[in-house]
Amino acid sequence: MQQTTPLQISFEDLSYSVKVRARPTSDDDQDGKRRWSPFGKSRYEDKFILQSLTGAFRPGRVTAILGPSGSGKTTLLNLLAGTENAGTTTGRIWVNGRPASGASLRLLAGFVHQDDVILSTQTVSEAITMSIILRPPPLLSVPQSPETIVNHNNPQNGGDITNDLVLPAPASAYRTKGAKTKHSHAGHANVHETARALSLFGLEKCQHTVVGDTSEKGISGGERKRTAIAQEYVTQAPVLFLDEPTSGLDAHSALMVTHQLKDIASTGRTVVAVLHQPSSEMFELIDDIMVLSEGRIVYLGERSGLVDYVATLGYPCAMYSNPADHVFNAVLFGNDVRHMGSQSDAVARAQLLADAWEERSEGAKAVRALVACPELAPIDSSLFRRTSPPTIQLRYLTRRAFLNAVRNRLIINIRLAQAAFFGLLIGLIFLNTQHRPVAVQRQNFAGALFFTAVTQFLLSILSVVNVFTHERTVFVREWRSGYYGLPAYFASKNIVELPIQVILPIIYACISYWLLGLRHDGGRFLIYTVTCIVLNLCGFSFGLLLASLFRNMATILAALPAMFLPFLLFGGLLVNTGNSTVWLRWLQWVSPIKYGYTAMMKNQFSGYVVDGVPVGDSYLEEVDLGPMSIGVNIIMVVVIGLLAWAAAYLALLHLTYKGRGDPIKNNAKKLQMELEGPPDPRFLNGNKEARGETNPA
Ligand SMILES: Nc1ncnc2c1ncn2[C@@H]1O[C@H](COP(=O)(O)OP(=O)(O)OP(=O)(O)O)[C@@H](O)[C@H]1O
Repeated sequence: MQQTTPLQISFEDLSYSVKVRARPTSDDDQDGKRRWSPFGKSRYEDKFILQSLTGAFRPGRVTAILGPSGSGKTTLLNLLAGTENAGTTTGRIWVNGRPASGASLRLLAGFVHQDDVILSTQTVSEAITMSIILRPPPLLSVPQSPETIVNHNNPQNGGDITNDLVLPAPASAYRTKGAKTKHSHAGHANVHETARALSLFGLEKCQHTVVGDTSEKGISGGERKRTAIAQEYVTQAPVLFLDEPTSGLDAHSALMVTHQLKDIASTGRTVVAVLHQPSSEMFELIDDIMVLSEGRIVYLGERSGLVDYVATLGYPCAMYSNPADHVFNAVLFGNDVRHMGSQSDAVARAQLLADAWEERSEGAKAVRALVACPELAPIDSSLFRRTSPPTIQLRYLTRRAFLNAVRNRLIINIRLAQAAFFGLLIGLIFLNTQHRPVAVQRQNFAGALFFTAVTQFLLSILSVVNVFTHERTVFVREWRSGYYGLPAYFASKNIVELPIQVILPIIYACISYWLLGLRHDGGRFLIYTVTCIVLNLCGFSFGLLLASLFRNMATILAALPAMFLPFLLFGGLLVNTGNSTVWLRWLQWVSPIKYGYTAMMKNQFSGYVVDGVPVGDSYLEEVDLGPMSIGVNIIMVVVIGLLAWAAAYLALLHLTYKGRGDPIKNNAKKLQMELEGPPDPRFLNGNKEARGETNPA
């Protein structure tokens, strides 16, 4: 890993609060419950999760954040990494003396979340390669001339493999004449980098195993965690935040991960990790420690100073005992591990310890001096997070979506079988309807065509929501981690899904049309097939919209009937729409089922003659399906589908922009310029004073 510019993250009086429902007061009923009133408003109060934190995380060091459950460790990390935005933040944050925020820090930092979200059908090796391709590390990302794209034998780097990384071809290289060679070299570099990360994180054994999820077992929890760390490691971000990177790992793996964090920090990077119960060996590898309790700092400083500090509070650490355990048991819980004490005891204890730290300790003074006199090295653009060009994102994501679909082959097979099954079912139920009496023909054709319109629309919705709901969380996490932009993701989903949405209705139409005995006419068969296709595509758009709007399948299934049943009721068969309740009649104009059904009915019945008697046109008048032609009805299905498709895109856009911490919303360019600018003048003076450069006069 390359050495990097040292970045010091400092914060002063950093507080974070959320609004929570107020606890009952004396105004409430005696039993503590508030009397319900239609005019009463819920009362909210501020809950402070972090209170007046002042501290700094130094470059080239591993800082561990320790503290009891609920002390605010994850919140602090999320706040600094720009992923916490539900509440109100006050205080100041700086990076190398430049004013910063969580949003701007996100441009510099990699973040390993507590819950690793990786696409379940990806293999470990693919997940790491994806990170290298889509978030190229500095050396890999600078656009180069084609000649310099590959330079394995560059004498300038002395053959050092770490300096010999191959640049992935910039977007233009994929299009130029020699694209194949450059692509293969770029691919070679990625393979090389992936192999290095796999070896470093002990993942070679499982590199070709899929990540898996709760429904399909893949790699183990520890391997998953190490894969998530490796994904961030390969980006070579100058700052790395990790939320419980060792939880769920065995002692050996946890120690291995801590060693790797130490190695990363040794390249000048700032590594901050929330750790739960570090072993003595892990503890020895940590450089700095922050202990939090009830959202306040109880200790922040060098690891070696922790034991001495708690001894000054009256808690000497016995020989051979683990200092981390000692701090938890003796200091934070007052030595009586069997008795947790009440919540107010814990709060009072935390207040005492935090006050002792802030008001009387030398350590807090040293921290304040560090905050006042920070590292001021310039922040240049090479340190910011990069993404690959949209063309490469699209190319990669399309390939991944295709592989994902292939690996979920069972789902595709079921969908294909379903199309054939329903085609066969409807065909056999209404077999050879054209030979039946006219009244039976009318009823059977109308029923079969209505069923066709409904199934084509509904099955498509269900298949999309099923697939996409699983991927939604992955998309949000990957988008936030800077892997790709929404346009590339949305386009790749459509490129892979659309052919399936065309093939399925063709299978259905080919089977059902001839079995049903609809009019023997190639043109009419084509119209029937096209109507099935557009209904499928329209269903696909509605499925995307539902999956983008709602977080999980349960919510979607609760919302689906509210949207679908009015479409069904006003689909043209169940209600004579021309004579329905006037103020509800508009529903027919937004029902894709109605347009699809009407197109198919007109296709079958206009000019339909049985035994020389024209029966079709009079029937169409009777059922009152409106004056629009077949073509206009098909276009209307397309228009509704396109509107739903655009709404799905906007819903995803809203999902990604949600929250104030998003760098894009806060204008990444502006944030970047602030960080690249000069340090806060107060630090310049502070540093001069510290160096004795000021004139006392
Ligand atoms: N949005 C929120 N609304 C209400 N309370 C919250 C919210 N976010 C966090 N909290 C509360 O803030 C406290 C700190 O949460 P946080 O997740 O930071 O703790 P933690 O130290 O990381 O705990 P653990 O070690 O168990 O993961 C908890 O009591 C939690 O319930």
